[in-house]
Order: sequence, then C-alpha cells, then structure tokens
Amino acid sequence: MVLHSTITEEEVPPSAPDDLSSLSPLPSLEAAGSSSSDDMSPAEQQDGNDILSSPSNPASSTIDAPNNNSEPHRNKEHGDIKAATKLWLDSMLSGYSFIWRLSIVLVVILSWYYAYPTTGNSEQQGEMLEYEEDEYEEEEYDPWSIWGDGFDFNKQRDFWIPDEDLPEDIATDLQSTNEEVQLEATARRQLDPLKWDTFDYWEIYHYFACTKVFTSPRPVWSEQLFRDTRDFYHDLVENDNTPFIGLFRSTYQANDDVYDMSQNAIPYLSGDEKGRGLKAARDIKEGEVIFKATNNTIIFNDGQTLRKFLFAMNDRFSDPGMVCDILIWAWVQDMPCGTPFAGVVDLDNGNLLNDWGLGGSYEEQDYSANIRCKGAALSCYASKDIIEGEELLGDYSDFVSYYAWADLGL
Ligand SMILES: C[S@@+](CC[C@H](N)C(=O)[O-])C[C@H]1O[C@@H](n2cnc3c(N)ncnc32)[C@H](O)[C@@H]1O
Repeated sequence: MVLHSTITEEEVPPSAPDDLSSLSPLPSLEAAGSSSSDDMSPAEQQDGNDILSSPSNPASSTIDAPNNNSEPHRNKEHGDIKAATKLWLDSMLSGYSFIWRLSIVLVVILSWYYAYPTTGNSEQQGEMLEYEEDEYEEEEYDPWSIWGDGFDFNKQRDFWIPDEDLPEDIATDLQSTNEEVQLEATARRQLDPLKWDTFDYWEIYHYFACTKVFTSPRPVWSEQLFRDTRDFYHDLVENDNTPFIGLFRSTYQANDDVYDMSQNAIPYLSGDEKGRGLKAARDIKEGEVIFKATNNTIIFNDGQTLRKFLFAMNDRFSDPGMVCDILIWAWVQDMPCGTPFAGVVDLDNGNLLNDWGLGGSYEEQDYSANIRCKGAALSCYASKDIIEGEELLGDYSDFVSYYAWADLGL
C-alpha cells in the first residue's frame, strides 16, 4: 500500500519495452488529457533521461530514448495496462532504478517490523493485545502475579523426597492448615538441593519456604543488618572473575552516590498484606526527590550471579527469611545499554516502597501513587504534595519489567 503510493505513475521511467508493438497505437497526449513532457519539471525530465542514458539500463543500449518522456504514462492512461505493467517491471529491474526501488521496499518492510516488533501480522497483533488485557484484568488481584507465573508444578524434575525421608519441617508443612504453605511443601519435596544452580525464581522462593516465612510479619532491617549484607556482597564479588556482559560485570553497584533517605521516608509495618512500607517523614512538596539509586543499589546482569548471592546469603546469615526479603525486594528492569534486562536490589530501606495498586482492584480505587520514579538511575520524586505520615506509594510499572525473570535466566 505504502509501496504503491511511493511509486507513482510519473515516476515510472520511460525505458522501452522489448515488444514495441504492444505500445501502439499511441493516442495523442492532448486527446488523453494527460500531462506532456512540457508539464514536467526539469528535474523530472532529467530523471527520465538519466535513467535512459544510464549504462546500467539495458533498454538504453538497444533503443534510442524517446524524445517524449511521458510516453509510457500515456499508454497507461489509455488502458494498455499490460504494456504499462511490463514497462514498470522493466524499469524496476533496470540498474539504479531497481536498487532505489528495492531500498524503498526494504524501508517499508523495516518500518513495519519496527512498528510491530512482536508480530508482523495484524490479526496476531490483535490477539496479543486482547490476551494482555485479559491477563491484566484477571491477575490484578494477585500481589505476586507481576513477579512471574509462580512455581511450575508441571515441570519435569525427576526428584521427589519419599515420605520416610522427608525433613521434619517439610513433613510438618505438608500437614499445615494453611493451604498455601501445604502446597509450598509439595513443591519443596520436588527440589533437588544438588541442582540449586538451575533453580528459577519461584523454585528458589519455595526452596527457602518463603510462603511460610511471609505468614508472619517480617521485621524492618536494622541499619547494621543492611551494612553487614552490603559488606557480605562486596566480599563475595571482590573476586568476581565472570566475564563482562556488554559493558558491565555480572554484578555491580548502580553508582557511587550516597543518599540519606531517612529525612524523607521512614519504614513502618503496615499490618496488612502489604507487609512493610514507607511513610513520609515530613511534609513533602510535589517534585521533591525522595530517594534514588545509590551505591546501595546492586545490579545483577545474570541470573546465576544473583542465585549465587542468595544461596551464599543463606549460608552466611542465620535468618532464612533474609533471602525471602531479598527475593521480594528484587525486580527486573529493562536497562538502556549493555544488557537488556537486569535484576536490581536496593540494599537499604528504599526497597520498602509499596505499589499503589498491587493486590487491589484497579477499577475500585483511584490512582493513588504519590511517588514516581524515572530513568535507569531511578530518581524517585513526589508526584503530588504529601503530608507527614502519609504512606508513600509508587507505581512499579515505572521501572519493573513484569514476567521477566526468565529473561535473566531465572
Ligand atoms: C519492593 S517490596 C515492598 C516492601 C514489602 N512490602 C516488604 O514488606 O518488604 C515488593 C513487595 O511488597 C508487596 N506489595 C507491594 N505493594 C503492595 C500492595 N499494594 N498490596 C500488597 N502487597 C504489596 C508485594 O509482596 C511485593 O512483592
């Protein structure tokens, strides 16, 4: 469609067909009411002559250039479609003319591809959008859904702890009155500890019994605990010899900035399903920065390094819930350069920012985010005036790539 509109009748170069008889009889230009070469701009006339005199145009070597450049145009106007088509094909296949037309075709195809990268088919595109909408509506009540699809019980694992060998905690959890804890215990008995380095996000989550961990409120981490965890991270990566991925190491700090967010936000226990959260430490004016990515923001370019960090943490710290905390604080972000996706964790209280709508119905509540974050370096600022003590709520879609753990190899 676009292609046709780019190759206009006026642009059909006047190279002659092999079978000249197909062009006759030629009615007069005036009778056809079409434009003569006199009506053409000098550039158009020159263009036609260039094509004819081009050594790469086979037609130019076999016939003399007609002195009226609009000859093929006249034929087409008068219904000799076969001849006009042949002319057009000849000209398409001739030398430079062919190359620039081919370029136009390529530009059109590439534009189409980039406009609709996931499918080149409008029917499929429609289906995909519909599916996304359905998915959005169905899953908006589940606070976990945006973190991924959950544990895959259909996956072939070839591992099963028989009843007689069950560790005591799994055996107890299989009898739990909490159905989710029970289901998690079923998942745990399928996870081979020797294959820890193949676990995906949800396998790690259940291996450490995080569903059970979050049935009790988690504490707010002390400054000391964050410091210990950051030191542990730096010790672990000091000898990181993994090759660079794009421009980056497999894990690194976002930057060297230090930012004390305690003047803006203080942690609190929400007491509901949101768990911990942040409250405004003072009245904050719209536009003020509340926190941003700092040297406490750790980036993982590949799933395996994050996996190693989590399992090493479990060995180092006595509280197994710490790994679960890191798991829910971590998110996947589409990074602008280097690697397309990275796992990001804030090793400070910035990780306690809750989402405005997660777990609730988007239809029932007004948009209530009062913090918006932007840029790869995540600057989070007040999107409206906030009064002291008000809960700070972000919009995770500002920075989270949903359903993307698999893209990171997790
Ligand atoms: C970055 S953490 C935020 C801090 C978290 N509330 C905590 O206690 O550590 C993200 C997790 O918080 C919870 N969360 C955030 N916003 C929520 C909301 N509006 N409703 C329910 N849970 C929410 C979800 O469990 C999510 O995976």
